[in-house]
Amino acid sequence: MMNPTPMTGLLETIHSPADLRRLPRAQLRPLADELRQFLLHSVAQTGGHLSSNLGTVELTVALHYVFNTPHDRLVWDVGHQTYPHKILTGRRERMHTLRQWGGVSGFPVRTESEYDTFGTAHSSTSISAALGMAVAAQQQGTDRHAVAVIGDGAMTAGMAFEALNNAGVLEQAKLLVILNDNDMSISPPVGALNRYLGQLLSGRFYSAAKQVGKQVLGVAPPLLELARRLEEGAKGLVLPITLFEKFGFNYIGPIDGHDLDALIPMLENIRRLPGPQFLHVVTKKGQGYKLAEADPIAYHGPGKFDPAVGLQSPAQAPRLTFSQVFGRWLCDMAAHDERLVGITPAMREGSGMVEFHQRFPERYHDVGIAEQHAVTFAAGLACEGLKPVVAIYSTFLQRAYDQLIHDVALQKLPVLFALDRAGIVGADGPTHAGAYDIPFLRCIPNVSIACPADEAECYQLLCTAYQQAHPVAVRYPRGSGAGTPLPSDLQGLPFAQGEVRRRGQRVALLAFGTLLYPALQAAERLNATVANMRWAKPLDRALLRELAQQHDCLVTLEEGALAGGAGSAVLEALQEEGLLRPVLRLGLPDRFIEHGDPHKLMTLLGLDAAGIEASVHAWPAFAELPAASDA
Ligand SMILES: Cc1ncc(C[n+]2csc(CCOP(=O)(O)OP(=O)(O)O)c2C)c(N)n1
Ligand SMILES: CC(=O)[C@@H](O)[C@H](O)COP(=O)(O)O
Ligand SMILES: [Mg+2]
Repeated sequence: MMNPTPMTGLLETIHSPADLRRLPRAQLRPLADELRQFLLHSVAQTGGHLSSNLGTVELTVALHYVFNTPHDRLVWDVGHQTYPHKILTGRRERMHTLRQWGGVSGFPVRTESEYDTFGTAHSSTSISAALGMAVAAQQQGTDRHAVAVIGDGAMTAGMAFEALNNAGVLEQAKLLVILNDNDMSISPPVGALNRYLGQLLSGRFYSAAKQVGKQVLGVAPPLLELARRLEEGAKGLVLPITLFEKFGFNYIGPIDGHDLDALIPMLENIRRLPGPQFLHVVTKKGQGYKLAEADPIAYHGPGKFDPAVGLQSPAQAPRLTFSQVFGRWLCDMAAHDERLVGITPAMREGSGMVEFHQRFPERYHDVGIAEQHAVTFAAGLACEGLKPVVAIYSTFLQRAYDQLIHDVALQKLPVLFALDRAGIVGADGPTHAGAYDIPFLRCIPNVSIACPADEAECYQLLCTAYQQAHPVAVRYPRGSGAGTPLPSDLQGLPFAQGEVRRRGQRVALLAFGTLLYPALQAAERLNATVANMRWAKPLDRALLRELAQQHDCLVTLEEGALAGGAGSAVLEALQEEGLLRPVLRLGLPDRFIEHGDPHKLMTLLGLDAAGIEASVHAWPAFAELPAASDA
C-alpha cells in the first residue's frame, strides 16, 4: 500500500508563485522539505523522472521566490526536472495524472501553463530560448529577466555553446544562465567539460568562491558596486578566470544549490547586475531520498514504487526488451569482430549498452549529449575501416540530420544506426516519439532502413545491416515485442527481402515492423494475406509486384508518420511498376501524438488488431469488393 502523499499545511497554501513570495523567508525551508516529500510520494505513485527533480527543489523555490514569474521567464533545459516547478505553479493537484493520457506532461509545455515559458525535453535548448526572450524584452523595452537552468549533462551539447557564444557579446540582454551541476547525466558524466567543472569545484575554487560569495555578494545593496568590484578583484586574486568569463559572462559560484540562505541572496544580487550572468550551482541528484542519492541512475526515471521500500529488482522479465536484444547483439558481434565500435550520445542505459561498456570498454564511446558529434565521429571511424554502431533514439537522431546526410550518406560510409524508441514511446509524449525516421531517412541516397517485426528479426537484421558497405538504420520500438527467441548465430537475413506470413484473398496487409502481429490478428477476420515487408528502403519489389498482381487492394501498416513513410514508398513503387491498386495507408497521422500509455495510444490511433480490421472494413475499396465466394 503506498503511503499517502504527506501534506503538512504550507504546500497546500501555494497555488502560484505569488503565494510563495508572500511567505516569510523563514518558511521557505519547511516549504522546500514539504515539497520534496510531496514530490517523492507523487512520483512513486505515477512513475516518472525522480532523481533530477529531487535535486532541483531548493533551486525552484528560490527562483520563483526571487524572480517575478511568469513575467520573468524561466526556461528549464530538458525539463525533466520541472515537477517542483509544476507543483508550485498551480498543478499540484494534477500531479497524480503525470504523463498519463490527458494528464500533466513530464516536460514544460507552453499550452499547459503560462509558467512553462518554453517547451523543452530535447536537451540544450534553454540558453538559446532564454536569450531570445531576453533580446525580445530589450527590443520591446520591457524590464524582464530571462533565466535558463541547464544541467551539466545538457551543457555538453554544442548548441549550448553556440548560445553562450552569442549571448556573451549581448551585454544589454538580461540573461542569467544557471548551471545545475550535479555531476551526473543519466549515466555518469563524460568529457573534458565534466573534468573542468570538477576543477571549479575543487578546493582551489569552491571554498574560496563560497567565502567570496557569502562575504562579498551578501553585502547590503548600497555597497553592491563596491562589492562587485571587490568580488571581481578577489576572484582575480584567488580564482583564475573561468571558461564562462572568457565567453563574456560574469561567472559566480560555485554555490550550494540546496542552501536557500546562499541561493536567495545570491539571486537577489545577481538580478541587479548588468550583462550576461552565469551562476554555477552544485546540487545532488536524488537529494533528500537516500536510495536515489545512492543510485541516481536507477531513480532517474523509475516506474511506480513504494518509497518506504525503494525500487525492487524486477523479477526476471518475461521478455527481453528490444534495447536488451540490441545490447546482446552488440556484445556478440563485438566478440566476433574487433572492428566494431559502439557509440552512444549519453544514453548508455536506455540503449542497452551497459554490458558492452563493461566487456569492451576500449571500443565503447559515450560522447555526451552530442548527437551531431556522435554521427560524424562514427563517420571518421568508418573512414579508417572500423565498423561504428551508433545507438541512438530515433527522436534524438533528428538532432544530427545534416551529419547523417553530409558526413555519412554522401560518402557512403558503413555506419550502422540502431534506432531505438522508433514509433510511439508513451509517457514521454510527442517530444520523444520516434515518428519520423522512415520519412527523413527514406529520402537520403545510400541509406537503407530495416524494420524488424520482433526480437529475433531485430537481432537478425542488425546482423544483416552490419554486413553492408553502406549506412543502414535498424528501427525498433521502446519495450518488448512478440517475444520470439533470438537466433544462435550472426547469420542475418537476406538484404531487402520480405516474406509472406499468411495467404488470404482480395486484400493484402503489408506490415513494416512490429505491426506485423496485430496485422496477423486482423487478417484472421479479414481473411487477408499478410506480408512482413522488413525493409522500408529498399522495398522488396518482387514481393510487392506479387502482392499487387494477386490482390484487389493493399493496406500498408507502419508505426511511423504516414507522410513520406513506408506506405508512401509502396505507392511510389506501384506507380513506377504500373501496378496501380487501391492502397490504404495506416500509421501515424499528421499531428503530434500526446503522452499516455502506449497501448492505449495505439488503440486510439487504430493501430491495434481491432482498429486495423475496422479501418479495412470502413475502406470503400475493400467494402465494395465482391464477396470472396462471388469473386
Ligand atoms: C538531445 C537530447 N539527447 C538526449 C536526451 C536524453 N536525456 C535526458 S536527460 C539527460 C541527462 C541530462 O543531464 P543533466 O543536464 O545534467 O540533467 P540532470 O538529469 O543531471 O538533472 C539525457 C541525456 C535528451 N533529453 N535530449
Ligand atoms: C528526459 C529524457 O529525455 C530521458 O530521460 C528519456 O525520458 C528516457 O526515455 P526512456 O525512458 O524511453 O529511456
Ligand atoms: Mg546533471
